[in-house]
Amino acid sequence: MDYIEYIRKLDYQELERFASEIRRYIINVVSKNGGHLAPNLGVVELTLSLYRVFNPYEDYIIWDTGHQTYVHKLLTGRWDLFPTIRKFDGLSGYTNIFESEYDRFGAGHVGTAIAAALGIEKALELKGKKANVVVVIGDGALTSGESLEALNQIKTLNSKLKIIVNNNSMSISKNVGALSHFLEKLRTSKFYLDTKKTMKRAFSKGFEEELKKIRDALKVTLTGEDFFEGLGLKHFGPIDGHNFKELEDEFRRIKDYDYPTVVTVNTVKGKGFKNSESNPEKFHSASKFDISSGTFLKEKGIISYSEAFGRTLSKLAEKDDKIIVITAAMKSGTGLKEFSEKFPKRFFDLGITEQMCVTFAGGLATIGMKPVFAVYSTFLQRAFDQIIHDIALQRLPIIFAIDRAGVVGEDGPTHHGVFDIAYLRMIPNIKIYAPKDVQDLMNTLYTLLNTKLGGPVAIRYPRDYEFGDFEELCDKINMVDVDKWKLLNEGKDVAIISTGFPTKAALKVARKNNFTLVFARSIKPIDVEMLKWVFENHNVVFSVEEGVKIGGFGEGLLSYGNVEVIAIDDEFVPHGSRKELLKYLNLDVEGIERRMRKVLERRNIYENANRIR
Ligand SMILES: Cc1ncc(C[n+]2csc(CCOP(=O)(O)OP(=O)(O)O)c2C)c(N)n1
Ligand SMILES: CC(=O)[C@@H](O)[C@H](O)COP(=O)(O)O
Ligand SMILES: [Mg+2]
Repeated sequence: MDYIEYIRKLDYQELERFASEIRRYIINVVSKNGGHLAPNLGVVELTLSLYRVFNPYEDYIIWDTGHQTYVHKLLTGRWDLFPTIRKFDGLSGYTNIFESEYDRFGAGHVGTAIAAALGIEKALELKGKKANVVVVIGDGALTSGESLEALNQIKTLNSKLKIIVNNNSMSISKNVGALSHFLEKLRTSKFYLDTKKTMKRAFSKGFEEELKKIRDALKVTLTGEDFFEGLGLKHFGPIDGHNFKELEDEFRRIKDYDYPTVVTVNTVKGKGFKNSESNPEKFHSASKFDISSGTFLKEKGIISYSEAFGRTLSKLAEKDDKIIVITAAMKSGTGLKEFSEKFPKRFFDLGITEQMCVTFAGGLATIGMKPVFAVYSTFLQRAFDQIIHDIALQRLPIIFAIDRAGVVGEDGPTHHGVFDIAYLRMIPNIKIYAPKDVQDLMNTLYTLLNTKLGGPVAIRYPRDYEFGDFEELCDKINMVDVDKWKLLNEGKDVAIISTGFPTKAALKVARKNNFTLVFARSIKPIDVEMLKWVFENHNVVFSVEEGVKIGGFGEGLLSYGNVEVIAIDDEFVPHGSRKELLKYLNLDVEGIERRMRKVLERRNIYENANRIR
């Protein structure tokens, strides 16, 4: 069924009914698969209206981040496949150019849409092809560095881009920064909205352009300088993002404008499901939940690495007022809610500005503070130059708390944290640690915050959890010799050197097969003394890590001796559950064993090959 044709035939009442059906479908699927519930429920009317006016098959609609494209997917040929979303081999949770040609530009990271759209528009122009180019971007994404860089070029590029700003006053948490204040003022100026309605009633249709002039003048008066107009774009709105008529009228109005245009659309994040409306932060990226109660279906008695990290930091900060914590709009994901509430003056959510966060931390460090930047591995990629130029070169003592290291699961290739070992290891002056479990993460953090650091350090840990109780783990916190590797199992002939969280799986393999297992918390520096012992006492040495092979930990050991590297091969890892992906990558217990066996067979070490049969 062609849903684009279908929605164009509906009247507003029928559209309302269809919107409800879509919401029910999304809630139902996300409750089973997990996913970005609140962002998608907020854009149902926006997407339907946009696709009644613009044509996703002919025009170029670019969605920023892509986490809010479930309705887009449903309308562009993926209705029946929708229950597979975020599942292994199923639909992606983001736009993906390999999934559909109508996902015009793939995403997952914030802030790429305007730049990509400008490129697309220019290419279409150079080819003499006529099509509308439209960006849909959230108020959070709009504040990211790349969006602002692109906005700054719109006028100079003679663009006619149409930008729809989905203004819900939320990033994942509350949106922050001056631009968000401008948008918030627009959004909440009740007087403005009321006046707009009154004026609309007062003027007849023929006065529409006059009405708009007054409305825009009023908007500037009420909100101060108009940010968008200052950049050379025409700014319309705010309009009600859940009112079909208002949305459609405005989209039709701007469609043929010959200049770059922004329409701000007020939406309610999580609209239509009371739990997500009242708590859009929790339902931004929801795990499986029970629809009737709105509660998440999580195992009891577990503690995630992120929670352990955040709560440990809160404890340590009670006694150390130099600890400062920074996040790039990922407060809840990185477990920092408690810290932000307890120490508001020492907590900085700087929005989606990973580059700035790194350099800001650098500034803090030069004045003697102990900055901790808690960031997802995949998002820290954005600040590669800042890590080198601002931090490592100047040996600034910053702790990079790298959450979501390794495979993250259902978010897939845009979000896996598999590159950090490779992109950090090459940088001089930096130390990199990968704890093996939650307790070890707490110990490492405790140690590093009580040690005089000679430069930046990174601690990488996964999107995972263990059974355990925080207070009990806290009682056992102790200083560890972070740079020393540890012998966890002494075996014969074959040794495994494992770094980070795969150590648990590697230890099982080692115990079962009487192999030596050395735990390398420190990826850099290498414990050369222990490495020497391993080489001297074993015939075959394996390394295990959850990161890419090229440039990774194991590859770093090769300059010291012969090592069989078990890591992620040269490919982007797809999406699926963490368990499925570790199996797919041969990084679970069975997979590690299988890979070892292959190598041992190849190297004719029959005895060992038999042993792991
Ligand atoms: C570079 C980068 N940093 C952080 C994130 C995590 N992230 C995903 S969506 C989001 C908030 C986006 O807010 P907004 O654009 O307003 O969209 P909404 O969910 O409110 O519709 C954040 C911080 C990301 N995807 N990319
Ligand atoms: C779109 C995006 O980047 C985030 O919403 C991300 O999906 C959150 O991931 P977690 O669920 O691991 O916090
Ligand atoms: Mg938002």
